Order: sequence, then C-alpha cells, then structure tokens
Amino acid sequence: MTATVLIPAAGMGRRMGADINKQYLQLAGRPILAHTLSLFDQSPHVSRIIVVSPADEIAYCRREVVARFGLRKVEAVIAGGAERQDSVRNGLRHLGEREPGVVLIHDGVRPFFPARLIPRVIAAAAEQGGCVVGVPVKDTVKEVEDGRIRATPERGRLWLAQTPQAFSCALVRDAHEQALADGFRGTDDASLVERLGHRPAMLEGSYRNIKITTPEDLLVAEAFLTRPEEP
Ligand SMILES: Nc1ccn([C@@H]2O[C@H](COP(=O)(O)OP(=O)(O)OP(=O)(O)O)[C@@H](O)[C@H]2O)c(=O)n1
Ligand SMILES: C[C@](O)(CO)[C@H](O)COP(=O)(O)O
Repeated sequence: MTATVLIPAAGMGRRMGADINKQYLQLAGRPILAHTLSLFDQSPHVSRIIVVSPADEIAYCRREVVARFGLRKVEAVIAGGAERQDSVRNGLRHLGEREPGVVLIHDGVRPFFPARLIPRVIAAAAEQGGCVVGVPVKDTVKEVEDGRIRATPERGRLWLAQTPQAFSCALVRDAHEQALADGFRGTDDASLVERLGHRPAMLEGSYRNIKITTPEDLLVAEAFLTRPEEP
C-alpha cells in the first residue's frame, strides 16, 4: 500500500530569526526542506508528495529544491495560509475528493524522521483510521497557571506528538473543515480528528525527529548528521 504525503512548509520561521526562511537553511550542503522531501521521495511506500509553501516562495521552492535535487514524486507546490492549520487545509483541499487512501502530513522542518517507519505509519493509519508518531516525555511536566503549579500529570501517560501524522484522507479532510466551521484552532492535525471522537494510534518514533525551530536546533541537527541513526 502506498500513500500521499503532504508537507506543510509555508511558515515564516520567525523563531529562527534567519535572513532566509528556515526551511532553506543549509544542512550538509542541502536545504532542510530537501532533506525532508528526500526521505519520502525515496520511499517505495510513497506515491506522490504535495508541498505547501508561502505563495511568494513557490517558484523558488520548485527551482531550488524540487528541480535541483531531482525530487520526482513532488507533484505540486501550492500556496499555504496564515497558520499551519490553514496550510494543511489548503493541501487537503488540493487533494480533494480524488484521494481515496491514506495521507501522511509531515512538517517540512523535521528532516530526521526515520524513513524505515513510513510503512508502519501507513499501515497503522489504514487499520485504525489515524496514527501519530511521538515519543514518551522524559521530563516531569507541570501545568502552570498564573505562575503557580496547578497539577503534575502522571508522566507515564504523556507523549510528545511529532509528525508524520497519518489519516484516512476523508477523515482528516472532514476534521479540518469542521474545525474551520467551528472556529477551532489546534496545534496538530490529530487534535482536530480527536475532537470528532476518534482515537488515533500513537507510534513510538525517535527523539531525533526534532522540529527545527530555533537556532540551537541547528547545532543539534549538525550533530545528528555527523552520527547518523542506525537504520
Ligand atoms: N502558516 C504556516 C505555518 C507553519 N507551517 C509549517 O508547519 C511546520 C511547523 O511549523 P513551525 O516550526 O512553527 O514553523 P514556522 O511557522 O515557520 O515557525 P515560526 O512559528 O517560528 O514562525 C513547518 O514546516 C512550517 O513551515 C505552514 O505550513 N504554514
Ligand atoms: C504538528 C507539530 O509538529 C506536532 O508537534 C506541532 O504541533 C506544530 O506546532 P507549531 O507551533 O505549528 O510549530
């Protein structure tokens, strides 16, 4: 079974504070976005890739990433929206009704997702409707209100949600459209599906699957590149 991959890469990288958008910063001679796209482009479990980009960077993305690095499965680069949720919704609308299977949604700035997990994510989404990749929390987490601790949730039940997050395409499209209609804003795609009463599976991924967000993440990324994960 193969799946479609949707890559939201339409953010502005404000927290990175670089001169160029963070997905185009170089890691080992390639833009971060090219690393991420290559993971999926090379996978036999992926049929096609849709990239969501800032509208004014579409031509640059096509030329400097897709064409330059020969990413053959990238079918389209389309315009995103104001927030990640808007960008993903644009991508899902682009896929429209013609997408019958599973769609994997993966942040353009998570270049270290282990590609060996792609078939497991797809299978879990196909069997259980949805699947989120994540890792168990290592620190103790506190709920804080007005500068004071309100609660200490039991750590054994807490996971950090990463991407990819994969779903049957019809389900996640409905979840995004319902969230828009209700004015609901979530920080990931699964939360939109959960509020419709579904319980996506959690699949243990890798602590290396970081979202490159702030400058110190680039130092960590360089370190990962010098010592690649075992396949
Ligand atoms: N309007 C947006 C905002 C974010 N994203 C994408 O969602 C992923 C995760 O977002 P984040 O790391 O927060 O990226 P930015 O929004 O670019 O960062 P910042 O909040 O610092 O500006 C990134 O691949 C980003 O490009 C997107 O497609 N559309
Ligand atoms: C989807 C996500 O990467 C899961 O961890 C994350 O929630 C995105 O958050 P952001 O604030 O839009 O970067």
